[in-house]
Amino acid sequence: MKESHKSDFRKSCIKRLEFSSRFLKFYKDKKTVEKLEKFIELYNFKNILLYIPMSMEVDVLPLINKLRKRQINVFVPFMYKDSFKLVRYRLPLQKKRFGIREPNNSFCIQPRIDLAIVPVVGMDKEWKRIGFGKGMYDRFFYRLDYKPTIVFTQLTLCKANETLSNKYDIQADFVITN
Ligand SMILES: Nc1nc2c(c(=O)[nH]1)N(C=O)[C@@H](CNc1ccc(C(=O)N[C@@H](CCC(=O)O)C(=O)O)cc1)CN2
Ligand SMILES: Nc1ncnc2c1ncn2[C@@H]1O[C@H](COP(=O)(O)OP(=O)(O)OP(=O)(O)O)[C@@H](O)[C@H]1O
Repeated sequence: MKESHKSDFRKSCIKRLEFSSRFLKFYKDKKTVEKLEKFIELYNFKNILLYIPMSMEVDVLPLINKLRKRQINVFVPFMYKDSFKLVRYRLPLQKKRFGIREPNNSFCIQPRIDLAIVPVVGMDKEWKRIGFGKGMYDRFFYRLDYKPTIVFTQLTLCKANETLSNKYDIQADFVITN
């Protein structure tokens, strides 16, 4: 029952985000990125997990470039088996599974991040993440032996007023949208 609710909600969020990404995308990206940047400055985060955006996600590439100029370490997911590991953001990017772009593999030890900025498809009543349904972010955080600050970001707030999440789903400390 709950799982089918969750997948219906996921589908409706994806539709909304696809629609939303067709109008004023540039403006929404800019506003959200400004907020993310202020938040990072305020708390002085130095090691940040970001992501290489898909079209319906907030375009954080300008933010990544700014942070790198300020000596802030930016990492992005590098899909590995049922989850991902962290690699430093660097060019070139290669198109991988699900059309996601990633830097080349890196064999450095896994860094300790203090902030994770996570794209979401939706959120439920408890501010828990609904993603594309592969559980990759869930597994990544479950396997970490510390807890970084977690910020969810999306182009248009898509929040359910009921509980749809299960025990693995990650929860936001902050939500930044526009
Ligand atoms: N930018 C970004 N990177 C990420 C994620 C993400 O959500 N966003 N991930 C989060 O786990 C991981 C990749 N996992 C993913 C799992 C499934 C789909 C997926 O089902 N994609 C749809 C297409 C979406 C679209 O319409 O563009 C598909 O393939 O049908 C995407 C990413 C790691 N990197
Ligand atoms: N830590 C974990 N260990 C084992 N299975 C897990 C773990 N986290 C999530 N899963 C499983 O992964 C599957 C997908 O999870 P879920 O539907 O919550 O994905 P999602 O959060 O929407 O997507 P994603 O994290 O990929 O963007 C579920 O069957 C869930 O039980």
